[in-house]
Amino acid sequence: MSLHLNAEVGQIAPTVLLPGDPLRARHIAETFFTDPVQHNDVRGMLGFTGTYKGQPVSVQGTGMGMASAGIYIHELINGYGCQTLVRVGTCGSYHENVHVRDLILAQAACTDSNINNIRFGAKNYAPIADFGLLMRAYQVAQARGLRAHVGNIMSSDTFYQDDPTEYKLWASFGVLGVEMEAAQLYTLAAKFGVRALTVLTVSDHLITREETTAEERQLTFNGMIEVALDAALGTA
Ligand SMILES: O=P(O)(O)O[C@H]1O[C@H](CO)[C@@H](O)[C@H]1O
Ligand SMILES: O=c1cc[nH]c(=O)[nH]1
Repeated sequence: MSLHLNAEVGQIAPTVLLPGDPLRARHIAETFFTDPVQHNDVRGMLGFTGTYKGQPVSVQGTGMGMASAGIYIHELINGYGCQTLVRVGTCGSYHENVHVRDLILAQAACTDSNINNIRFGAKNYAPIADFGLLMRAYQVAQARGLRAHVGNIMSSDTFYQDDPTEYKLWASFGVLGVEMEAAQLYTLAAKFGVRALTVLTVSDHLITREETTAEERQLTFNGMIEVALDAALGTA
């Protein structure tokens, strides 16, 4: 047990998928896991453990934003010994050629968050993905014929920006899209010596304004989940 997770030690698998949405966690468990058991219900932040292609695996909702996700990531690593953490999330696209429903494999994550400023002061840390996980995820996506972009993303503390054109600066430096957790996942994974990757599905587009529904975000981004599971567990 830890402060925000009421699973017993040993009940959570070494490999964990991390969606922001706890209902996406339930969808993943019900759709992809064999014999899923709910391991957490504290604050409604659902978590489940089962097997996928015979391998033990868990999924744990993290909530939205780095302050929330950091709590679950910290407790999964330090309270339960989790070693491989793969975020499966949604994002907004910054580029014309990164379309709604495409995948982004986040090689690195910029951030506007103050959390790493608290850690590093005036110096900037570059949060990056585990290379082995990233390479495998790209290979799995290619084999499945999915459109997957590999590159830099923005992890923001805010969903609604005061300046709606701010994304253009980041886009001009090659940043592909925006979400709200990866920079913290990568930083904590590095701090505690575990592996991490973020796999995203583009749910909306900052240029075209195209967007998906809440139901679609929760229930239908299954390509991303299969890429994450096969990359994390080596089951492709
Ligand atoms: O779909 P999830 O995983 O929640 O990810 C994205 O969606 C939320 C905002 O709607 C933020 O958590 C952002 O990172
Ligand atoms: O954080 C997010 C997630 C999806 N779409 C966005 O624009 N931002």
